[in-house]
Amino acid sequence: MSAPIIEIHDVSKRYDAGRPALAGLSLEVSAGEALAVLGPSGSGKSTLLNLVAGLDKPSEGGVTVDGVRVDALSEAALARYRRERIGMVFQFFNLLDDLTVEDNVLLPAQLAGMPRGKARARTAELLEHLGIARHARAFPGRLSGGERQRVAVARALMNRPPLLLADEPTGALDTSSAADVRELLVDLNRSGQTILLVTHDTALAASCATRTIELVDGRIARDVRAVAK
Ligand SMILES: Nc1ncnc2c1ncn2[C@@H]1O[C@H](COP(=O)(O)OP(=O)(O)OP(=O)(O)O)[C@@H](O)[C@H]1O
Repeated sequence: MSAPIIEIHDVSKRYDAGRPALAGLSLEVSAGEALAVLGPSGSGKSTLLNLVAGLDKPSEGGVTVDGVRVDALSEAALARYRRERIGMVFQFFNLLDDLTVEDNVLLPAQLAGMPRGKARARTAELLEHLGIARHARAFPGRLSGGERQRVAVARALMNRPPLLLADEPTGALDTSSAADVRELLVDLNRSGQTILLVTHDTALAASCATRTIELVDGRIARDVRAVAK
């Protein structure tokens, strides 16, 4: 088994005086895993994803990703962490509608200061690899949901993050687009990409995940590794 890329140690998260959103949760995720986080509404899935993404901090405990102690980073270091170590994909794609597909994908490289020629070459490579090269000059509004999610994945992978985080990536898609995105995530994981996926889509978890955890009341109630496919 590879070294852990995510190490969550005894993490609790309280937003208010009520029941904690996460309650003493510990989890290690190895490089190369595709981990699906399932669980009922309010069980803490998005909270867990947000802590790993450095979008929020735990009330107690530590979150380490790719050797970086995320919960201890300054704002400037967090911005860099999010640019370099993680890529994020969201339910509603979060693409900029007034930029072309290729300019959306280029954006993280520009923010990271990648030289222009290198960034253009990386964009072309990603668009080709993800099967959307023919849409490079199109605007996202002209694409199907599945194609838009492919663009969002390309953008997330621009800076070669060791970890891809996905929050309900099929949640806004029709059946055929959802199947398309499932296939894409399976291919990415097979080529070595570590993925952490929050979803209600059990078909996505079943087809894509090499491991599934189920959260109940902020704790891991089930942790199952898939039989190798
Ligand atoms: N910013 C916040 N302020 C206060 N409470 C919050 C906040 N975010 C989440 N919570 C609470 O924390 C608990 C866990 O929420 P979380 O969004 O992590 O659950 P979830 O499993 O992702 O739910 P869903 O499947 O509905 O998206 C819930 O009780 C929720 O109301």
